[in-house]
Amino acid sequence: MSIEERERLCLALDTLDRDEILGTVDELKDLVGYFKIHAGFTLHGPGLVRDILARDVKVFLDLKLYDIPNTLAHYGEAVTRLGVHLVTIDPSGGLAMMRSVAEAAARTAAELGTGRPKLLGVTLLTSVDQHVLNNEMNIAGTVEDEVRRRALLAAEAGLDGIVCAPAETRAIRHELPADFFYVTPGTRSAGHSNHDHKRIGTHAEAVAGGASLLVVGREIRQAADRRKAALKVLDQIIR
Ligand SMILES: O=c1ccn([C@@H]2O[C@H](COP(=O)(O)O)[C@@H](O)[C@H]2O)c(=O)[nH]1
Repeated sequence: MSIEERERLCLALDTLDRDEILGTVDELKDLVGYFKIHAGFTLHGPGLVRDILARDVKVFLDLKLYDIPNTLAHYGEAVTRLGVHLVTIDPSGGLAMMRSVAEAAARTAAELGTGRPKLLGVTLLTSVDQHVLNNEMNIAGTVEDEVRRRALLAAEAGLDGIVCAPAETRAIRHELPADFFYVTPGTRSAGHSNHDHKRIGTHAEAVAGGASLLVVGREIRQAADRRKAALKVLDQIIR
């Protein structure tokens, strides 16, 4: 498996078990380029991130940052110092908030002489559908319009890409920067459970729509044979 092929797939490590997290990275690092953590980071801290990075893979820190600009500037510096590769931000916090993380990350990277993480706006969670958007979040309009609006805001703020559902990339990419990075969770092999996602697609559909990176969790992590499950997903990505 080439690096380019591996780096189309991110495994979501949605478990709090530190040994399981590191064991899974060891088991799959020749097949999977990115590993995503969130709750595991909250429990085990930056030491866990460093232990994953030491395995020569990329780390996606899925923090979905949302706070006032001054606070997010500290996060921009912290995630850059930590050396992770992808970080998520909630665009509903507005332009100043997103710009503040982007500027702090760039400033820190320049000071350190390193790269900085790619910063990704989470447009609308893949568990949100039309009903939730209109009746629980009290946002009028269609899911597609809201995803587009947040994606444009993320680009205007200087973020590097977005997280969106598999079907949405194709519809909005012509309005976004040519080098924008598209991350799609909620992708599944045909016939696999949707779990708690409302806006899903197959791995192949996500790739055909222009996804840069597919985030897959339970389909691989909960499989009896994880390597076989990862290869099945990769086969659909690089076909
Ligand atoms: O809109 C979003 C944003 C992030 N996610 C994350 O992706 C994985 C999906 O895991 P599966 O087990 O393949 O369902 C998970 O870590 C989410 O936090 C998302 O699903 N939707």
